[in-house]
Amino acid sequence: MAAQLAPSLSDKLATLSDQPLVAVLTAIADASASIAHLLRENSQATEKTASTNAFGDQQLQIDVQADNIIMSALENTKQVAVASSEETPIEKTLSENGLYTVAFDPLDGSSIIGSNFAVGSIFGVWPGKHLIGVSGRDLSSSVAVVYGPQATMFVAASGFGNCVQHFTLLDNVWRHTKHIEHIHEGKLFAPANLRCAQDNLGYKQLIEYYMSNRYTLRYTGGMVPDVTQILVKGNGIFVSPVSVLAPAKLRLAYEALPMAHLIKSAGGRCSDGSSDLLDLSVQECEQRTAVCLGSTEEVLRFEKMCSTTNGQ
Ligand SMILES: O=P(O)(O)OC[C@H]1O[C@](O)(COP(=O)(O)O)[C@@H](O)[C@@H]1O
Repeated sequence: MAAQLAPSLSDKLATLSDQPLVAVLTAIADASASIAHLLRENSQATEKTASTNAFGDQQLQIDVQADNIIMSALENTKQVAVASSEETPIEKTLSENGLYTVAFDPLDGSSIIGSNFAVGSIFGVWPGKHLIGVSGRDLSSSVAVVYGPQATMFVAASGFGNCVQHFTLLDNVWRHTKHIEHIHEGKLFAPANLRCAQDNLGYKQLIEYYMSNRYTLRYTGGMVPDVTQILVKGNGIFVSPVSVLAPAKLRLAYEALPMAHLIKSAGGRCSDGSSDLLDLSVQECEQRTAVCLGSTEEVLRFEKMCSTTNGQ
């Protein structure tokens, strides 16, 4: 059956009974399609702006534009009580009567977009009107969008069961392309925060283990393509440990929890080095964490060899 005839996202969402969640996921998909076009059409997308976000990162035009596109799409649903993002790291009230809270990274990969590498957007959807206090276990849905040679989207939602639905943007319609429910053992590895191998001996030994056992290095520096490749290939490990000299980079609410929920929904495992990442609860919007996502054996190997967690 030609890809064009494949079911669309709205066909798949029509199988969900939770209409407010369907409205939120539809808004996320529409906003992401707009961002995909913006990246292709807007030559200034990667230009730096004069402003920095609360994390001290210099904001690119596309960071701010993507944040605005998503915030207004979520607001228009009237189903989102609170939204929070890497560019707006506060609990921003959108609709008093909204039923959901959405945390997102509008454009992940601002350090590699200038090199025209694939980048992405990350979304976590929680029931309720608060981000502070929720854990990964409370997630109703998580979405990752890759802006690469093609625009692709990965969706895990409580109504879809234990799997991840994969879509490709074709003729401005998100078409269903894959149903992912297994992550097998394999030798693909993506080592983030590598500078921490200098003072984290466990990480140094883990990298040496991968090399001496002929693992395949596949790393871009963008969390979204580096993690979603594990879903597409059906195997692999993404690691981002921490150390005194190289503290955690990845944000718990905007990056780690939604990506962990996707990997777990597809049968994988997730950890912060000692415990299941999904058990972590958000204490503050800007909280960061060590991250390990992938196949079960590889996550257990990371925990055994590299168990330094947040705060060491
Ligand atoms: O350069 P490092 O230390 O390997 O870290 C790369 C990580 O930092 C990030 O670029 C942080 O994301 P932002 O681009 O949103 O700041 C992740 O996408 C990536 O996994």
